[in-house]
Amino acid sequence: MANIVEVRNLKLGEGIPKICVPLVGKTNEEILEEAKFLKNVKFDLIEWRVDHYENVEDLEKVKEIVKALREEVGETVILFTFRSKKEGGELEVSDEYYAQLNKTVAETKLVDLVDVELFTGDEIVKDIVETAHNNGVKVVMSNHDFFKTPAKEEIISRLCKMQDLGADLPKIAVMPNTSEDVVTLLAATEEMSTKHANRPIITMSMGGLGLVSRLSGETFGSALTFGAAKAASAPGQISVDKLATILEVMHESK
Ligand SMILES: O=C1C[C@@](O)(C(=O)O)C[C@@H](O)[C@@H]1O
Repeated sequence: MANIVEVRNLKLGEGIPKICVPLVGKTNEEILEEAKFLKNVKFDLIEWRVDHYENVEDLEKVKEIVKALREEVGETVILFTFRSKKEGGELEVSDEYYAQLNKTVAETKLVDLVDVELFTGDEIVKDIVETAHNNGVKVVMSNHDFFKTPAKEEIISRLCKMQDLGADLPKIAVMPNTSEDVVTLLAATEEMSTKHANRPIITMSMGGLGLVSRLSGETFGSALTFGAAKAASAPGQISVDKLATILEVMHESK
């Protein structure tokens, strides 16, 4: 397995894949209520999907709610994600604002990880990565295909490019149309994690057909998996309770 990445108390790339719960509230109240709800849920880290937030285009309001969220969740690891519409998110903003948003939030040092979409363009990606790293924030670099599963070589090449651009955790989510597509994603994960990666990677095949990929990270080499608490943020996510139980069963059987 690739090297381990440590974020606060979490060691990604070792043992049971870590469980990430997305927060998809629209208002300050909804976001903080979702965060409170997590007090009784077993998981490892939170993803705040800021593209769902009604004030996402107001940097001051984003900074205020990040602060409130950090106060609410204490030491829990926070991943900050603006998912663009073209990659399955709620809205599109200019590349300039996308960079400004991610850099401003990284500079607060209130989040532990930021998600940077690979296809934003190399220069912008490098700029965000540099600011994040200068502020002690790690980068999940991502790519999503909500319609199909690219060939194994293409999946590996995108993950390698993320690694070259400085991603701490390269991530890809693809949609299967056949069970063979699921096998393609799993084979790409296995090859990337054993032959090319020198850091943990995150992969998933979405939808019901791809569910096995969200459960078998320890077998094939994916370090993190997303599970739903109050609401899912992508097709195929199951409840975090069921996910935790299945991951434990997989771990014990190894
Ligand atoms: O990139 C991902 C993965 C994801 O799309 C999934 O399929 O679980 C869910 C998103 O919230 C997250 O940003």
